[in-house]
Amino acid sequence: MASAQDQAVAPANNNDYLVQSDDPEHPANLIPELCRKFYNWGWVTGTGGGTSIRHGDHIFIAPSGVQKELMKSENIFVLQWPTKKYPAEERNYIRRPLKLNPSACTPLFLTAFEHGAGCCIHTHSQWAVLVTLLVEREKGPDACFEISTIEQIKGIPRGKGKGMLGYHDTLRIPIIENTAFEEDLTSGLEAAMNKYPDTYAVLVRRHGIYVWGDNVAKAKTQCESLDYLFQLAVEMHKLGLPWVK
Ligand SMILES: CSC[C@@H](O)[C@@H](O)C(=O)COP(=O)(O)O
Ligand SMILES: [Zn+2]
Repeated sequence: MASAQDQAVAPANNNDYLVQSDDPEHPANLIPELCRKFYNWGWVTGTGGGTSIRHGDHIFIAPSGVQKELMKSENIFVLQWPTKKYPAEERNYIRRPLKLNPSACTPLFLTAFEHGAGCCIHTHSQWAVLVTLLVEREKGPDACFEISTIEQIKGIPRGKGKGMLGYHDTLRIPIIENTAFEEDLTSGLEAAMNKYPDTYAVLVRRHGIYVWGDNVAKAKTQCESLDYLFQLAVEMHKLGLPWVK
């Protein structure tokens, strides 16, 4: 039950209907369901990481600093799309749960949606972090993780409308440097997307990865394929095997 003080700050109409649905595919149900899976895969533990979905002219966003695996549909924020990325003000939200703040990843998710994504996933997967450390000698705008001649590369698109990468192609994922605050990664993400317009993911050094897709299924399977490849690369490195031919 909300206190009198909560009532005072609650919007007159909080559009709760936007997150209420019996459909398991509704974004307000899917985000908690996906985050439970991602938690079990080590992608969103300790409140890190998250996911966001664009559905028609609405963006569904998780709250900040919560146990992502325990999230419920009523905890989800909603933005009208398109929306202003800056300033990220409370009034930009057409639905905001009491006593919660929207994810610090919001401007990064919005950057992926500006790029045409339907879903964006942010993980703190240790495999993603490790590959950024293995290529740490490379800094600056050209830093990339590269891998070739591994079957799972075929799970990553060549670019929008260009089909999937082939077995003999080289997959390149740009790496940007981490910043003290999540939202300050936004300009680095934008720059990497401009430099690599066909990419569907950007690694963040010593932090994790942002992966997006045209829809939820594509974002999820692309993120799974990348995580598989990162783990493989780390294990190959341990065995002294080069992962780029
Ligand atoms: C373990 S804290 C991690 C956060 O600083 C951030 O990197 C993150 O991924 C999640 O931010 P959040 O605002 O909780 O959605
Ligand atoms: Zn993060």
